[in-house]
Amino acid sequence: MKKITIAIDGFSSCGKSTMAKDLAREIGYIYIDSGAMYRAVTLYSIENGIFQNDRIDTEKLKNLIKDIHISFRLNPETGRPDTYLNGVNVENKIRTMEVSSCVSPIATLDFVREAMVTQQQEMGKAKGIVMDGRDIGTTVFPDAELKIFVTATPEIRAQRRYDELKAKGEEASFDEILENVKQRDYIDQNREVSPLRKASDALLLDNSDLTISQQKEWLAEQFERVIKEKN
Ligand SMILES: Nc1ncnc2c1ncn2[C@@H]1O[C@H](COP(=O)(O)OP(=O)(O)OP(=O)(O)O)[C@@H](O)[C@H]1O
Ligand SMILES: Nc1ccn([C@@H]2O[C@H](COP(=O)(O)O)[C@@H](O)[C@H]2O)c(=O)n1
Repeated sequence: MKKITIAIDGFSSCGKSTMAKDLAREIGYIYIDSGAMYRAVTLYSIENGIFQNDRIDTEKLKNLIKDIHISFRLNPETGRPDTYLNGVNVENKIRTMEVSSCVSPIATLDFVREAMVTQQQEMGKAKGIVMDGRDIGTTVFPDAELKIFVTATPEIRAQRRYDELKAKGEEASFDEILENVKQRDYIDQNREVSPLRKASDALLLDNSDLTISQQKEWLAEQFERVIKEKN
C-alpha cells in the first residue's frame, strides 16, 4: 500500500500532537513533533547564553546553528519519541514554561527555520510520516496528501495544559499559561517567515467540544478516506 504524508498544523496546545502520535502509532507511520525541534534550539540558546534578558544574540546563534543536532528516539516506557539535543535526552527540559516563553521569538528567525525545515523535509522524504507544527502543510510538505488545521478557544487550550501539568504534579498558573498561549499564537501568526496559516487545502477541525477519542476517530476516518483514494 502506498504511504502518504500527513501534516497537522494549528494553534498551540490544541491537541495536535495527541492526535498525531496516536494516528502514527496505529498506522505504523513515523511521528515527528516539529515544535520539539524549535524548543530544542531554544533550550540550546538559553543554556549557551544566546537568549539572555529577553535578547537573542542572533549572530552567535547563526554561527552555532550547524552545531545543533536534533533527533528523536522511541522511549520504550512511554511508547513515544523523546527529543535529543546533541545526543542528550531533553524531552522534559524543553517542556518547561521558561522554554515555552522563549520559543516563539527563536522560531521567527529565518536561518533557524531554514535549518529546521531542511531536517524535517529529509525526515519525510520517504513519506509514511505524520508531522505536527505550524507550517507543515504550507511550507514543509506543501504536497502532503492529508492536511489538518486544528483549533480550539484559547481558554480551553490553556485549561487542557493546566490540567496536564497538575496531573504531573507540577506547579502551574492558569493565567500564566493562558497568557503564554495567546502570546505564542500572536507571534506565530504575525511573523514574516512561514506564519501560522491554514493551508487552503487543509481540513479545519475545531476540537473545543470534542473528546480525545472523538477527535482520534475523526482523524482515522480522514486517513481511511485519503488512503483509499490514493491506492
Ligand atoms: N479533545 C481534547 N479534549 C481534552 N483534552 C485534550 C484534547 N486533545 C488534547 N488534549 C490534551 O490537551 C493537552 C495539549 O495537547 P497536545 O500536547 O496534544 O497539544 P499540541 O497542539 O500538540 O500542543 P503544542 O502546540 O504546545 O505542542 C494535552 O494534555 C492533551 O492530553
Ligand atoms: N512547525 C513549527 C512548530 C513549532 N513552531 C514554534 O515552536 C513553538 C513550540 O511549538 P509547540 O508545538 O511545542 O507548541 C510554537 O509556539 C512556534 O513558535 C514553529 O514555528 N513551527
